[in-house]
Amino acid sequence: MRNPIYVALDVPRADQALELVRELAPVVGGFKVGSELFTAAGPDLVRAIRSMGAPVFLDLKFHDIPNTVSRAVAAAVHLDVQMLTVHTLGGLAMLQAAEQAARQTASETGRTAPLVLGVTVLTSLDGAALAEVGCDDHVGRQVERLAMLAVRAGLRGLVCSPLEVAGLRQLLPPRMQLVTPGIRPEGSDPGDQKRTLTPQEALEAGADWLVIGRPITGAPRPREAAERILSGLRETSRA
Ligand SMILES: O=c1ccn([C@@H]2O[C@H](COP(=O)(O)O)[C@@H](O)[C@H]2O)c(=O)[nH]1
Repeated sequence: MRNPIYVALDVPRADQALELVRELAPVVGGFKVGSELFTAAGPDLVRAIRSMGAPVFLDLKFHDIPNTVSRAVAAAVHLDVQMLTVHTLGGLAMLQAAEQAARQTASETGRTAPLVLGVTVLTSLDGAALAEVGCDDHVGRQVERLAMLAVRAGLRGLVCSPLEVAGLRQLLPPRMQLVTPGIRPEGSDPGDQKRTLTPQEALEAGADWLVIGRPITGAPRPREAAERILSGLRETSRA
């Protein structure tokens, strides 16, 4: 079984992040660098993780005019990241510009183009929160609508909650990779996440990659927590 776990390195300092990478690299599939860590430690931290041989998911959720987003994506390709995020709410032209910048910059630099993931509806939102910002309060419908926009734009992946994965699999072309945060092992604290499933449930529903932060990084022994999750996944995949 391919290791589907990306650990969210939501820590404030580079030394803490690199310590987690050293400890967890043998038991997870890659590492996600988000706004907190990137703002604190910047591109050097991404380069340091890549130099340790680990895949990086740069989760900065670009949402801006097409020109700005395409330039940000090109900069991310130069960092040699394997996945990055853009908000689908940025619109069709922005999504197309992001995908094109990823492919073009990768071909100019001789790299593999990173997977540009369209973030649909954040896993911290429920129907009521969507209505507050003027969107369809039916989460599944809103996710599907944004997912189809991402397909039209030529994207090859999406971020959604594990609850939407099974429905999206019926709808989307097989090329679309589904990346799911909102993963909570049985009994763990949901925190600010509203739409969650366990790691096993998410994989069974058809998720390709699981983003897991606090259930691993907030555990007293992060490596043991990651190993427990992975062995649960292996048992399910053998069953
Ligand atoms: O819809 C989304 C998009 C991104 N995230 C990010 O994933 C991790 C989840 O961390 P946990 O500690 O496991 O909750 C975090 O970095 C978010 O920024 C998300 O949760 N939902």
